[in-house]
Amino acid sequence: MRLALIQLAVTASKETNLANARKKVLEAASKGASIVVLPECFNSPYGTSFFPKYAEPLENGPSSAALSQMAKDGGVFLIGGSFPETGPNSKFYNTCTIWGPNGDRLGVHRKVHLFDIDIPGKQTFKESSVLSAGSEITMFDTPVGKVGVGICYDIRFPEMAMIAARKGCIAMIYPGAFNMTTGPLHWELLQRARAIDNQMYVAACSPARDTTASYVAWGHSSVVDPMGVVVAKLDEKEDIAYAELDIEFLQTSRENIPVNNQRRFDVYSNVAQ
Ligand SMILES: NC(=O)CC(=O)C(=O)O
Repeated sequence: MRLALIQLAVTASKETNLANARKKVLEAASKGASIVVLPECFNSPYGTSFFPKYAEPLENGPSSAALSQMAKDGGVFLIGGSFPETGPNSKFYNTCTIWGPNGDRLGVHRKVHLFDIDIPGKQTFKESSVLSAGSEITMFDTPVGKVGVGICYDIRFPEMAMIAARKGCIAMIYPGAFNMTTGPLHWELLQRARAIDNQMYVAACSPARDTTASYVAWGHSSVVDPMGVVVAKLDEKEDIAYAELDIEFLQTSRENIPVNNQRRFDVYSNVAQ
């Protein structure tokens, strides 16, 4: 199964972003991709001041309608990046919607771990000043197996990927937008770590870098295989990365190094303390 990551050049115009996303999703479909991924905040700039302005409901919003149509017209599974959602009780969420090849919505992931960090003089961000957190582990079925979905900062929490893997996921996919401080430090390392922890495919899909934006994304959308090898990687510009999800290779990796069956949950029972 061919995976495509669309490293989209995101602008301040939602309309332009939706049109560009559609063009790229159809391009990826025409090149044989069956699972296509858009980046975090694919239809708005990334920043707490932008979330309320761009937020829209899941039902009957322009982004859901556009994503459903793109998935259907391309005949692909579409992990629709994320967009700021006006959710229940008028709370705002950073939300990923997942669409099937017939345009049906297969899942919704609201970012569980909000991006609140402070690296003085380098990168400060407080999603929780505007957003509420989701509380679900999200996965959906494809012909080659279950696929788990997290958003960006979720990748830093190994428990989420581990639960998804133990529930049968063959891949974890993260629409994300690391920045010029944490990107070079951790973006690839975290993907490789989650891949090796769980012997699964891990992919992270960023917006293209825009040096004029208030939050400058690192780019470098990439795919890592179950042995921890980076099998596809972009630079910072708008582009599409492709990789094959090879389930036989995943199974062989798990048989060769069977950590999955060697875990000692009897020893780790106090992990939450
Ligand atoms: N933007 C994020 O949610 C996460 C991020 O940039 C980081 O963890 O670093």
